[in-house]
Amino acid sequence: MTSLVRQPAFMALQQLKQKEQAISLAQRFAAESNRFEQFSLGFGEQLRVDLSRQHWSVEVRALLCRLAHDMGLKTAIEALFADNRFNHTEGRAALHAALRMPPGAVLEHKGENVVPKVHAELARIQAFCQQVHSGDWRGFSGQPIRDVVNIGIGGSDLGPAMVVEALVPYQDQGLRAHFVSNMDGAQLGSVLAGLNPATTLFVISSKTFTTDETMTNARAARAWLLAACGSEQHIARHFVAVSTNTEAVTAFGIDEANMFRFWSWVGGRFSLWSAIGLPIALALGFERFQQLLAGAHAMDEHLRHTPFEHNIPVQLALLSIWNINVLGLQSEGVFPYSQQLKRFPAFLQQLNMESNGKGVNNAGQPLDHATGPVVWGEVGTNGQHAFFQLLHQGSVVVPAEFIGFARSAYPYPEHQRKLLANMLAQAQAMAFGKSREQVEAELAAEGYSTEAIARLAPYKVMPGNRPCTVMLCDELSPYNLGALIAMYEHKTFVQGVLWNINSFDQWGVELGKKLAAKLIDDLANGVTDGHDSATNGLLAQIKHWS
Ligand SMILES: O=P(O)(O)OC[C@H]1O[C@](O)(CO)[C@@H](O)[C@@H]1O
Repeated sequence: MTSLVRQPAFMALQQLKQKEQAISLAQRFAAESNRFEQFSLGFGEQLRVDLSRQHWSVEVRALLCRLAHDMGLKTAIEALFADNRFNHTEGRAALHAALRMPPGAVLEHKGENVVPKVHAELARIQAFCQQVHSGDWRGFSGQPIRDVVNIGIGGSDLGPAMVVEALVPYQDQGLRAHFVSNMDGAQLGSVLAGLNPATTLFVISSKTFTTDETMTNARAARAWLLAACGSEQHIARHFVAVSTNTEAVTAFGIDEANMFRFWSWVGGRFSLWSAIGLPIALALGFERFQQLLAGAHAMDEHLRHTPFEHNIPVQLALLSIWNINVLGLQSEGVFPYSQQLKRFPAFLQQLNMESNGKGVNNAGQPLDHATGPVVWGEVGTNGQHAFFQLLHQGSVVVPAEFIGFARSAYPYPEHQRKLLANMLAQAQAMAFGKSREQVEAELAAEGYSTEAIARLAPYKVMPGNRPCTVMLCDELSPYNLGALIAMYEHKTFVQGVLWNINSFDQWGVELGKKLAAKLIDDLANGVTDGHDSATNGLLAQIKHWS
């Protein structure tokens, strides 16, 4: 596959760069009265994505779509819904779309339709939820379960944790969900401190069931439970596992009957739709989990059947390619104007940065272009009072994505109006700023002297012309959230296709794990040599202070 940067459409885009940059967003809006209609995309009656405040034109968009065609995107999208070898460095397929397909659908992997397997596991999850919700599933003292603690990390934590928090208003099953991921015992300790062992269920979530953070936390949780119940025989009522590794699950002491399965063709960061979503189904009810899956499936269909020009994930990915590879903007800020989406930026960081933070192409050759951007963010309006200063006047231009919801589940109409107004205002300020003339006129109207105006004006000018996208949903429902997450999954996938990289492996995280294993031994044995001098020095300092 010829590199993106050597494609004729890409070269044509580079030729356009100067011309496009010379036109400000304000000028574009002045010249194009239908710019919003031209550059905003709809997904059913639920979602509108406004891409009008980006530094692009119809000509740029057409070239980006041509680039996508030339890079084989159509074929790659079809392959996402069929047996594929996208994750060739791990010898695995990427079939997460099968997890949200309806019962009658077919997706064959190695000659077997995987959809019935998916639904068989969903049925087990449903039955388990029913037992827990009805109170039939009881702990060692005969009491029903009240708290569920998911122990997992990365893809076995971020997705479920984000969804459960995002859908708090739907948590009506009488269960409280908690998430423990960190190797820092402070997290496990603070969660356990508020719990009653007799009414607590642990879900040990790990695709591999070897991840050190998860196993360390799981062993500590097991000891905590055992100290309270006094007998191994009660463990089965308090521990279930979600994994692909039956052997390791049973070796840990969890009965196979209490294990929920998923498969090697589900990447960790794409796994919340599988049994990894068990805490979601427990906290929100199985039907809400199904609605989440339905929303994601609808976005799958949108990706598959919508022409590139109107295809939301495709357009988001192409726009990021334009921003990153042509305009040189290597960071993306995500700002949900929803407290419920507090964990969404962290979820997107794993999804996009673990997928697309790559340095070699699918042939193992060093890349001759940039790949994944630095993804970061915070909920609005909090971010406004922290780092938005840099977005508006700093020397780094960060394309921003604002996510908002027309309706709130909470009975505070004034808050909701002000929240949305702030989101719209930030997008306006980023795109259109405030000119020197406007600043001077304002200061004059406030009675400042000519000298003071000249002195203060430069500080108050807002350059504007900074790109941003607004995603507006009607409400934060399970269905819409499913669609929104799948939209970002597909954006990530499409970027990877155009960059010709493997978005489904993560070899870059391995070295640190190996080095840590040696250092864990050294810390246990008080060893302070055998490493580089900085590490040796720090080991000695730790020994001194421990
Ligand atoms: O589910 P597991 O196997 O415990 O892995 C957790 C996470 O660790 C990673 O492998 C990275 O270390 C992620 O890709 C994954 O989501």
